[in-house]
Amino acid sequence: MDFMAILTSLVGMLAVIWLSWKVKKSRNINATLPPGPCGLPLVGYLPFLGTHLHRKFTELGEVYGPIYKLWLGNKLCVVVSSPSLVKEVVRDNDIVFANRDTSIAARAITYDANDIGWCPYGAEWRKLRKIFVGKMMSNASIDACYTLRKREIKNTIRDVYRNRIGKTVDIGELSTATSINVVQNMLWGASFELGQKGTNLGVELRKMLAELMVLLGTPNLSDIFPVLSWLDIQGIERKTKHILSWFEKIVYSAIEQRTNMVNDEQKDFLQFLLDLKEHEDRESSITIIQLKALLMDIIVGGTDTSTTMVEWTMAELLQHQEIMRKVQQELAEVVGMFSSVEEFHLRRVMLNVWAIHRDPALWENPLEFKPERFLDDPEKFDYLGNNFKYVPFGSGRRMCAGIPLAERVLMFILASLLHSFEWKLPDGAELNLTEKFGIVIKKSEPLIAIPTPRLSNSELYY
Ligand code: HEM
Repeated sequence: MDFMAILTSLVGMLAVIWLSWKVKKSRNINATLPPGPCGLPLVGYLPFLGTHLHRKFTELGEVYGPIYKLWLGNKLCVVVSSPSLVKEVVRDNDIVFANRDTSIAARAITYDANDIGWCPYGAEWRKLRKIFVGKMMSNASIDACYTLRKREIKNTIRDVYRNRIGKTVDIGELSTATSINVVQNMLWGASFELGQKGTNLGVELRKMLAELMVLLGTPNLSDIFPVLSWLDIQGIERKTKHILSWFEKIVYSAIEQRTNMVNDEQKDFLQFLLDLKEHEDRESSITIIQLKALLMDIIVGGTDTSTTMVEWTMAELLQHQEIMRKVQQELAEVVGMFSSVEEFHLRRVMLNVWAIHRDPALWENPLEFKPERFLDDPEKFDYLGNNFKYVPFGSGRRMCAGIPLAERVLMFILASLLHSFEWKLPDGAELNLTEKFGIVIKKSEPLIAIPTPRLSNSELYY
């Protein structure tokens, strides 16, 4: 027993010494680095991060300035939080910074970075992005599926009208369900029987996506200490792969049904990608892995982002009834009723957009919900990555590839909810506008509100 205890302690000590040596070696960088907090040996600043990374990074920016470094284990992170530095990163040195630090979870869900979001910058990424932005996200292609979006949003409005008037509604859930249906329709059409018989694919997909977003946003020890990655201590890799295998079944089922179709006149994204798979020209042909990874990008990139924005906007509008009324009034009128360092640091650079968007030196009363600030100065409302004070979709080579779809789905859901119903909080309920950290910064509590019809003609709800 004693011998076993001594042996275990010895092995443990040797492991710690070896790990410390590895970390020390990897931190030997002959480059001028910006200032930053010291942290502890081995783990660096990791124990002090807390759960709200975006807030911690902003606090550190106030102490160390708009560019600082910190060590997370043996990973060097450089955080920048001023528009001019964002411009240096994403515009002036865009090629140097055009790679993302791909986490283990991101690798697992994207077939080892075979998608657009995590694919290393180079010919394959260029090809995928060209297909996606140039073809799938073209105005013509997005316009062509307008009826699908319209039908799904109509379904949501009808469901609220029929079943939820005067009752509580979880706004995040409502918009997620709507956007998942819209995306599914665009991907493979509504006519497909996917998933197990008797199960609601939308509900399952929503559950899987919610889990995936948590996994993608959770700091993973395996990423910070790659030598320990084989242990998968938090089980993040295992759980992500489980979600991927569920998703695989759905995609295979969709591809199978599509291949068996006599009439392949379908003009949805799946058919478009299947055609590219068969394409003889290498310049525009894609592999089955890339096809699946692209579908994953659309599902992951295209749902939680837009619906989180719907939920936050609705929460602010409920808090500021006068602005809610202005929006609804407008709807009534129009509708009718983001120093040189070494190259290997660079892709770790983090743009603290959260801090920039809240910097009082850049924005008047930044925390005040004042949407009209964007009306006075159209330059301020440029969200296409040209104004480095305001980069909600990022900027430069790797900026969001789905803006055209995001613009439409987000606006369509929000405007339909606001135009069709009056919204109020349940009696005695207090609005909680606090956030929780993740790959997308969501509300810490779901937004629950009660609708009452607003339109005079009940037929408009059907
Ligand atoms: C309100 C909605 C959305 C927001 C706020 C948003 C935001 C972002 C941001 C901040 C990035 C990283 C940009 C950078 O690193 O500079 C990004 C990348 C990306 N987004 Fe979005 N996004 C939204 C909707 C969508 C939609 C609807 C899709 C797809 C249908 C999509 C697909 C992508 C893809 C594929 C990338 C990776 C681009 C690349 O690495 O080349 N996003 N998005």
